[in-house]
Amino acid sequence: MEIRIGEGASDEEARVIGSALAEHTGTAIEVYVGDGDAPATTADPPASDDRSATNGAGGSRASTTDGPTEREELLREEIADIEQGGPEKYKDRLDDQGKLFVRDRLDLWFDDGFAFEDGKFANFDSEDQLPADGLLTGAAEFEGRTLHAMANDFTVKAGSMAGKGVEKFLRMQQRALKTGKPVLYLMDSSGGRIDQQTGFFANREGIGKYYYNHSMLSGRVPQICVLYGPCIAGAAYTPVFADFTVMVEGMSAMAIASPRMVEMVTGEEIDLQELGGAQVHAAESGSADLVAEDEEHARELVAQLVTYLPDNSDEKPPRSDSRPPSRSPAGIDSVVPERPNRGYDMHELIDRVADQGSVLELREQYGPEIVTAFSRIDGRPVGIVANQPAQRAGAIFPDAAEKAAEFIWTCDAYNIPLLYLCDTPGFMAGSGVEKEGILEQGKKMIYATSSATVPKQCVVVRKAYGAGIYAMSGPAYEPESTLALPSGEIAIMGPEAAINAVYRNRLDDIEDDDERAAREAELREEYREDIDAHRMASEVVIDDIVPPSELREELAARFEFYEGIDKSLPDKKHGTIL
Ligand SMILES: CCC(=O)SCCNC(=O)CCNC(=O)[C@H](O)C(C)(C)COP(=O)(O)OP(=O)(O)OC[C@H]1O[C@@H](n2cnc3c(N)ncnc32)[C@H](O)[C@@H]1OP(=O)(O)O
Repeated sequence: MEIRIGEGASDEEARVIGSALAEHTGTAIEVYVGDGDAPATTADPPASDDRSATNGAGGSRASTTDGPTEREELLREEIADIEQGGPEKYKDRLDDQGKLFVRDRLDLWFDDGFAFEDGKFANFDSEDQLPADGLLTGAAEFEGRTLHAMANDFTVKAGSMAGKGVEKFLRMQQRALKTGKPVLYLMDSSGGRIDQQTGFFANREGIGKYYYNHSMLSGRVPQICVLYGPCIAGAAYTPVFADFTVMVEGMSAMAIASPRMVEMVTGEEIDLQELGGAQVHAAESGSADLVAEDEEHARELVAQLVTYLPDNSDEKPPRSDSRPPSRSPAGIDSVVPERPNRGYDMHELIDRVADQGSVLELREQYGPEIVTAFSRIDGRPVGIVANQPAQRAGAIFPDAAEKAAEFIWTCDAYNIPLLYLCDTPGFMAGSGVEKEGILEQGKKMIYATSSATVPKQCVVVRKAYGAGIYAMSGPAYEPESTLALPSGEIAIMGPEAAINAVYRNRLDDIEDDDERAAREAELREEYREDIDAHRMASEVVIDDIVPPSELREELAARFEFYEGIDKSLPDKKHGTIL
């Protein structure tokens, strides 16, 4: 390198400047003075052995090497120790139970563990031998997305959570609020650490803050929870606060209290699976959205789940390539029976409308008379709410109404448009469902439908009786369209019930049985003419009657057209319905 210094500089000054620059830059320097043609001096960089001399500021310079220093090697050993987790005997127990050690689980999820980890050295200085405080947090790449993730280490005091672990969990949640990225919770925890409760149980920044943060994140970023073992007490709320919960059959369990505690309090002797295993929460409490066969299957389910979800509530859900449905749309009309009371499986219709392989049903066993499923139509994620005539004749029971309300609410939060496929005799009637709160739960479904601002399409597949048409986003619920198949009917109630309600006395006055039956049939037929799709279209109650084989194309076009539509709600703090 050449440099030129001012006229009048002495050779000694040129030499000092040259050698300082040569040492600093590591290259040879030719120093010219004034306009001179020949260099006044040439300075070579010091040989690498000499470079520990002094730097420009007079301080000492560390010797450099391309290999790891002792200091780094020591750090790596410390990290390797921490990554061993808790005592070997607990790892052997995991093996016996067919469960993965937490860091092997992270490798399964993210190829090579976290992209980066926070708080790995938690408890490093403590005598307690509780590596990372039994709770791992970090950031990860998953299926082409980046997200926050945590995982309990069951080898450390049964994954119980105390001071440092709680702090790590809270930090991760708070960071997710800033980054707007989804959060994945891989839970395997006996709850709060009972023998170290000071400092995390009731503090402002203690375990109670988890659920405050879950509430703040709810509807902002998707929260997905997978359960790998017991999740007791304080640990059991994370799965229920999450938007989506996956349980592994025979392995996961969640309960507000452990079997030991239950026995102490109530005298009931029960094992963990019976108390809160996957079947309990999938079929009876409704807290599990998906049930996996094993750890790998749980990952596969979440991999599918994220394909429908945006990173946060400001973003659109990701669009995929369009795929033809798995079954021909030409068969739709033949799926729907002529007689309104005949059962059929609504999945047969969904498979003819949705892109092949795109349907993921949530809470399948709970309230099965309504199907709630993510799917794609022409590559666009869509949430399907469909009555299921194969279950309880498609009548809406309280548990199904509550399930549908939460699904609609979740789709709306994450900008996923809604498709309602309506074939219901309405909400179930009777003393049993009154006691179970049919009005309360039905209200929630109607409220969720009313306040969802994503594009909504309602298709009256066959019957839409009673308040069923309200819950299923009928014309009064501001859907972008209400369509019907030719088999569709909309009525205040079904023909049998209506004729029974209005004509019972007059029919009873007819003494001849045949004559009475014929008159009753005639009245029903007249009634049905008044409620059928053509009458509804003629009165412009509905927007159109669609040839069944064109339903998929029609829906694709309508969802495309209404994408991003602005449907603001009245200005208020929030509704009072929960
Ligand atoms: C916020 C409020 C809360 O969350 S209060 C916490 C309520 N949680 C509980 O009552 C659960 C207590 N634990 C249990 O019932 C069992 O450990 C469960 C979770 C069923 C697991 O049983 P199992 O797989 O047989 O493990 P284990 O009992 O042998 O435990 C292994 C070691 O971990 C310890 N441990 C367990 N739970 C906690 C806990 N919550 N706090 C502190 N330590 C816990 C056990 O004492 C046991 O330790 P060690 O092997 O005896 O040294």
